[in-house]
Amino acid sequence: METTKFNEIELSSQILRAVEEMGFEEMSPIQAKAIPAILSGKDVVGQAQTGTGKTAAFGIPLLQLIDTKERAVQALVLCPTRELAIQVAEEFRQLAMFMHGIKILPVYGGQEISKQIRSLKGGVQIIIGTPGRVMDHMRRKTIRLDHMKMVVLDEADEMLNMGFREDIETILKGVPQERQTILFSATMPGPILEIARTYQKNAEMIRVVKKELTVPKIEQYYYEVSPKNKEEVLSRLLDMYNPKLSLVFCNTKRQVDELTSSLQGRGYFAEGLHGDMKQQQRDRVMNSFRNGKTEILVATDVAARGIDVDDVEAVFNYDVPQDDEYYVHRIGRTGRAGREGRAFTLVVGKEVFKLRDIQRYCKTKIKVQPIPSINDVTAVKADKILDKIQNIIKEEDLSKMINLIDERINEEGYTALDIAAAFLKMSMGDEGKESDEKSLADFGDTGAEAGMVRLFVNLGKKQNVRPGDILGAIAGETGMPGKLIGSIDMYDKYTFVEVPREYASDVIQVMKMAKIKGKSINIEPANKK
Ligand SMILES: Nc1ncnc2c1ncn2[C@@H]1O[C@H](COP(=O)(O)OP(=O)(O)OP(=O)(O)O)[C@@H](O)[C@H]1O
Ligand SMILES: [Mg+2]
Repeated sequence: METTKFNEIELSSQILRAVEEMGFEEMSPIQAKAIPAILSGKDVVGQAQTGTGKTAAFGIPLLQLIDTKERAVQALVLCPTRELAIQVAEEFRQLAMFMHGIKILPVYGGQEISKQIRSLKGGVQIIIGTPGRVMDHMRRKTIRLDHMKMVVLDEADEMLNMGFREDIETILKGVPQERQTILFSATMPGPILEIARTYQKNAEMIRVVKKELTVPKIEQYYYEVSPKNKEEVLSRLLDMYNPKLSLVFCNTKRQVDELTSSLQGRGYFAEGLHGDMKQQQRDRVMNSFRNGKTEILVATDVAARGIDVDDVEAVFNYDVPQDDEYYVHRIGRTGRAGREGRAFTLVVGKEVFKLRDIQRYCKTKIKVQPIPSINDVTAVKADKILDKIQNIIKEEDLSKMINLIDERINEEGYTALDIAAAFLKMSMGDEGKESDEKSLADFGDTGAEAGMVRLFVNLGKKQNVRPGDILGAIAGETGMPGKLIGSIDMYDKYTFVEVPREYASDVIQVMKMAKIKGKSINIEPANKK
């Protein structure tokens, strides 16, 4: 394949040094084509697959064209979300790390405006912002556009769709006519190009599009699920593939909140991200995801476009996206810059037709897969641990350990195989859990309320126990707020309690060790009865 080095194009030594520092060896195809075109002063429409370096494709020529001696705003990059504006500004700052006298400022809603105004007064040449906040500054005259030479719409199709169009129009009207207008996105639906024509002059169309819109290195699968099983299926896939970082997309903010708390309840490091959250909280979550503390980001489409986080190894469509384009952008959060990735979509009933449309639009095959059983998940987990153990056996001196185990075997009369199996179970964190999990998994139909699990409380012969005693014990032992515990029914012989699904395993585990009125009790899934 033909490749171009950055030094084959007339770029300043500062930019060449920065690019090298950032570890870019050669240009991506969109960069090789778009950088010279933008440098020559042309309007450009750039389309290339997700994660192929479009940011630098417009960032490098923009930086090169800035007059650093001039303090006025010369370039404006518009992004659809705050997180993306922050990220693009960060990439610009890296590309400009060796340039002197250049100021780049992200400007977005939810951030203190007075602080932004102070920074703007310091003389900024490149503004990277969301349309709403940029317009706000235009009205306040804290951003002046009369020296503007270049405007970029990153995620152009999203920026020009109905929701943003008016804002964009207002902004572009304020910018001098002789400007350069540049549009980039991984998707460019036809109608958008029509609109683009009104804003651009003789634009050069640069399309590095392969036969499919999605990245070939992303393996794409879907699972046919029933609504009540979605959460369980997601958990199994997470356990089975164990991605370093995952992004889970939901269609509504409410679903994001609900799923985040159930995943947290199941012990995952998950956080939610959506537009109703305070900016400070959004920033905290994004940072925590970027530095790997949060392993699973559950988000609305606010995180679908442009977001670039290393190590996102899997993307889950918990809900099938409503627009074809969104499928492309969502799954494009993995498999970036030549890496591999996996995309999983959960499909309920007729949504399978929607998925067929998506496949036709993307020209990709999304393969159906059977839902992994608990046994599959266990087998995969065990395999991983056994591989590690194999290494230890090969590479380390185990004689002391062997002696210790030998002593036990002689004393207790069990075999080395028994010990190995127990160790395996322990390292999988599955002690005693397996059977409960299994029954919880195919639960749901025993009359419990949505999201709740019905448990059987085995009281033996303790006739003097009252409902309040049981509730108190459960709340006390698990730390679960009492109000989360659902109905408690005491019949002649049987007693049942309903608890939120995510607490069920905990309740069962913890109550094995707890006592009520001095005697131990036992709680188990009700469908065993
Ligand atoms: N020439 C290059 N060589 C190696 N890595 C690069 C190169 N150019 C960009 N990258 C890196 O590739 C990653 C993806 O780049 P970028 O975010 O610009 O993709 P994009 O095409 O804008 O994707 P999206 O459509 O999702 O917005 C970034 O981490 C970026 O630093
Ligand atoms: Mg991008």
